[in-house]
Parts: sequence; C-alpha cells; structure tokens
Amino acid sequence: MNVSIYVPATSANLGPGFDCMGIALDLWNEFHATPADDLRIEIEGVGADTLPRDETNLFIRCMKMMYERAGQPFRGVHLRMVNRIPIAAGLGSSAAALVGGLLTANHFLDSPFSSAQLLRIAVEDEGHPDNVAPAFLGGAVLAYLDQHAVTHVNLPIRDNLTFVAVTPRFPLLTETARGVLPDRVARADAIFNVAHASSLLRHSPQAICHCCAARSPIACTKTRANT
Ligand SMILES: Nc1ncnc2c1ncn2[C@@H]1O[C@H](COP(=O)(O)OP(=O)(O)O)[C@@H](O)[C@H]1O
Ligand SMILES: N[C@@H](CCOP(=O)(O)O)C(=O)O
Repeated sequence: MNVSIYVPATSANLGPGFDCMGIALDLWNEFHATPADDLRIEIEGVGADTLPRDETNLFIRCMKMMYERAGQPFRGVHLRMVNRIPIAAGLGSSAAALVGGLLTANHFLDSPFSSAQLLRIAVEDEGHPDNVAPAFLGGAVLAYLDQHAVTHVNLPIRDNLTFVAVTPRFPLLTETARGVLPDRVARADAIFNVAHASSLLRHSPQAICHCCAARSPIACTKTRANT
C-alpha cells in the first residue's frame, strides 16, 4: 500500500499560452507515503523550515479532499517529502504538492478516480491548468477546462533542449501575483496572442518566429500575455 510519487516542477504561461500552456522540467519533488491512523509529516529540502506539518499542509488538504469526494473517512498518513522545487518562485511547487496529494489519495483509495477525473479535479483546485497539466502528464502541454472536462494537447518539444530557470530571491505567491492582473486585455494584445498561439501549434518547434526571429513562438521575445 506504500506509495512513492515523483512530481516535476513546471513552468507555466509558456510563450503566448497564459494560463493554458506549460512544460514539465527535470526537477522533482518526492512524496513517500504510508496509510496510517495518525498524521506524521517529515520534510526534507526546500520548505523544511517553513511548510506546515499538520492538516493545513497543501498535500494533506488535497488528500482529504479526495477522501471526501470518495465518501471515505481520512484517518491519516505517514508522509516523507523531499522537496527540490523552490516555493512561490514560479516553478509550480503548489501544483506538485496538489498532484502528489491527489495521486497518493487515489492510490490509497484503490483508484476510484480515472486519470481524466484526477486531472479535472487538479485543474479546478489549482484554478488554472498550465502547471498541473504538465505536472500530471509530462512534457509540454496545452490544456484548458471546457465545461467539466480538461482538453489537453501535447506540444512538440525537441528533446535536446536544456532549460535554465531563473527565480527571484524573494517569494511571490501566485495568488498575490494574480491579484494585480487586469480583468481585461487590449484587443491588439488579444489578437497578438491568438496569432502566436496558433502559429505555435501550426509550426514545428524548429520554426522561426516571424515577429522577432526567436527559434519558436514559445520563445517569442515580444509575447505580451505576461506584461
Ligand atoms: N511541497 C509542498 N508541500 C506542501 N505545500 C506546498 C509545497 N510546496 C508548495 N506548497 C504550498 O504552495 C504554496 C505556494 O504556491 P504558489 O504561490 O502557487 O507558488 P508556486 O509558484 O511555487 O506554485 C506554498 O505557500 C505552500 O502553501
Ligand atoms: N498561469 C498561472 C501560472 C502560475 O504558476 P506558478 O508556478 O507561479 O504557480 C499564473 O500566471 O498565475
């Protein structure tokens, strides 16, 4: 019944894909769990001094949510997490904890939820799919929630790329960052983004972006979605 789950870091808002395109990176958090009648959390690595070791821990909250959905009582778990993904630094640490919690609970519950259901629950809980979809599926992914189902498409990525993540020295919670976003975007920006997203899906990743000569619309230096 013990389970070990490895969830990758993710970079979201890929190129023109604000809130809908993201990529899994080769940086992993480990979650080792054993079903139990009490709660014990051991944390190694990132967040060892700051993350809660009680029921408020995001991983545990996600496990409990799954037990509630399955109509089963949650008694506890002995959890050891080894964290490598920096927290509140734009590399999907919350998505990793969320996906880890959902998969662990589903395993303990004898897999009542399908992969499609798990992905939908993860997207609904996180509020946007661009971290949880690649964390869950791997690779680079375009995903969106349509009615009650997550539609997802793999984006072609050359396998000889090396990714370098530059993170700020200060934490910035996604919730805080999203709080300053305007509700509306200018028509020109919307058109620019639709055009680049379409171009991204039409061309292979080797294509050169016609607007700025970047090697792919993913890397377009004039992308406006995040400004
Ligand atoms: N390994 C973890 N275990 C439990 N909770 C975590 C873990 N990593 C991140 N979190 C939770 O996610 C929050 C950060 O989420 P968020 O603001 O979305 O930043 P990020 O860009 O890193 O996902 C943390 O404050 C913490 O509550
Ligand atoms: N599209 C989301 C992505 C948040 O990514 P995270 O790694 O900071 O959780 C947004 O821009 O809010």
